Amino acid sequence: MTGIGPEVVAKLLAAPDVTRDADLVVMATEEELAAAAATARVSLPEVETTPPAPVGAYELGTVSQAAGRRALEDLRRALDLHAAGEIDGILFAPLNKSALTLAGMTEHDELRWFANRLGHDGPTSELNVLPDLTTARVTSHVAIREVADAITVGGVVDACRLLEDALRGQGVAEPRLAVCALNPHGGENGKFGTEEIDTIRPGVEKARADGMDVVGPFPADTLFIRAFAGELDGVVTMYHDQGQIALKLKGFDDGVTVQGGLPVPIATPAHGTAHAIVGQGVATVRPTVRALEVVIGLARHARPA
Ligand SMILES: NC(=O)C1=CN([C@@H]2O[C@H](COP(=O)(O)OP(=O)(O)OC[C@H]3O[C@@H](n4cnc5c(N)ncnc54)[C@H](O)[C@@H]3O)[C@@H](O)[C@H]2O)C=CC1
Ligand SMILES: NCC(=O)COP(=O)(O)O
Repeated sequence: MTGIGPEVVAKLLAAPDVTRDADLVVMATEEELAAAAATARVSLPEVETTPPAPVGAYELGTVSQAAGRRALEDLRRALDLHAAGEIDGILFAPLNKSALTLAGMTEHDELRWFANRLGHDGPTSELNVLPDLTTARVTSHVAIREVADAITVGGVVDACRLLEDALRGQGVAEPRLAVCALNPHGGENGKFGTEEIDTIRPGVEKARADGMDVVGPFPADTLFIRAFAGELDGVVTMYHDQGQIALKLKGFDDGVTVQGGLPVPIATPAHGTAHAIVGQGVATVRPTVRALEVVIGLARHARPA
């Protein structure tokens, strides 16, 4: 709620051809929607809204505790609506993790926050989805300084399994996966880094022993060339930007992030709150359109008609 979320949601709602496949409940007031529509320079159809919790005033484009509280309250209510069987999935507009933290989120990100609220202690990973390629992460919102220590054999196997399950859910019968190395040139046989030898390769071997079609580790700088050439359906990355730089360069406007591993279908555009362009009406809506399509697909898979 601190950024371009309201204006891209207004653009989404103004495109009935993309919203026709879902009954949407929008967590906003009529006034907020009207202001967002004015910014986005669109006319809104009639939409069902559910009024937000009162959290005090906040300014769009500014990180604040009130904006973070509003976002956390909306997410809590969305989970409650799902638990009550009133909705099948959640699409959230970009959230600002600094605002969420000011509002009391102790987890590193909303994925771990969702998992804790849902009592889910199984593996999770943000899944980044383009039309022909999905990635899962072994580490995500952690400092680069901590990444190498956070990579474990089990973490590699879990990311492979989550990715394989997600791709099956997208209709890929036999997902072809590959795993990125961490170090330059895969560590060059331990010359600069041994994570490939100690954890990543053993993780790939365990995943293969478990029946997955997975290869690696391969140096990440060229693995994505093979992936985008169509050799692969999914890539496991070792840290956030390893995959996101490749995916955002390839298809910023198609980028979707799924909260992978959770028992509730939840997706969001892969871009963030973009405070520098808030209020200008220039934010592209396509990633949010794609996120809606993806969450509809996840919800259909979770609860077929
Ligand atoms: N879906 C979500 O909840 C996401 C939230 N974030 C959060 O967003 C905040 C800001 O993150 P940043 O790394 O600065 O990334 P950002 O995506 O907000 O901004 C990066 C650049 O992309 C541009 N941009 C982003 N979305 C755009 C759109 N729809 N149309 C046109 N240009 C767009 C911005 O103007 C900026 O130049 C952080 O708090 C981060 O955690 C980041 C990614 C996803
Ligand atoms: N937890 C979802 C999320 O944060 C999406 O953005 P990213 O930081 O993972 O790229």
